[in-house]
Amino acid sequence: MANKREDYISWDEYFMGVAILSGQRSKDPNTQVGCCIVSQDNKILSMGYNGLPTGCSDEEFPWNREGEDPLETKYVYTVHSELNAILNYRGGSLEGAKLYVSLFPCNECAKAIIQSGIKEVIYDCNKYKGTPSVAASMRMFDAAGVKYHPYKRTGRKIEIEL
Ligand SMILES: O=c1ccn([C@H]2C[C@H](O)[C@@H](COP(=O)(O)O)O2)c(=O)[nH]1
Ligand SMILES: [Zn+2]
Repeated sequence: MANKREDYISWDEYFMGVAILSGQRSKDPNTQVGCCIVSQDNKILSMGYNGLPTGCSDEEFPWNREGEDPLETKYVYTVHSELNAILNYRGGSLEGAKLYVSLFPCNECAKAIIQSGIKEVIYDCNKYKGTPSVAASMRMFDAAGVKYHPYKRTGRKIEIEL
């Protein structure tokens, strides 16, 4: 009888891997963010990445970070990965779910995460740590009882030929 394969990926590697892969759909030239929402019994419920709302062309809307006119920057148009994942969910409730995301959630996403009933956030990068947005997210998560912790990278490399 053959032995069980032992080098399979862990749940955390699987869900953060799906989040990072989802982020590869993003057209943002600077920061690609991906998100994967998972039930308490480890079923994937939804995914998302940062992008423009439906009907807003990736070719016609700006991807600039800066500009004299805020209307010429991406910030006023982009839907964040976490919000997209929450809005993409076609089931009932996200109460008690876990959210894997490649970037620590901003304050607006934190509000949506809390209001949707998600109870745990596992994040990879936190490159905006120390900004008012991230500080506000942490304050709201703490007050609302949403747990958050960094994903522990394992160093495993997965090559996928597409
Ligand atoms: O909670 C978050 C925060 C940010 N994003 C997206 C929004 C933008 O498309 C990029 C950030 O761009 P920068 O050039 O790094 O400012 O990330 C998100 O999806 N979720
Ligand atoms: Zn956000």
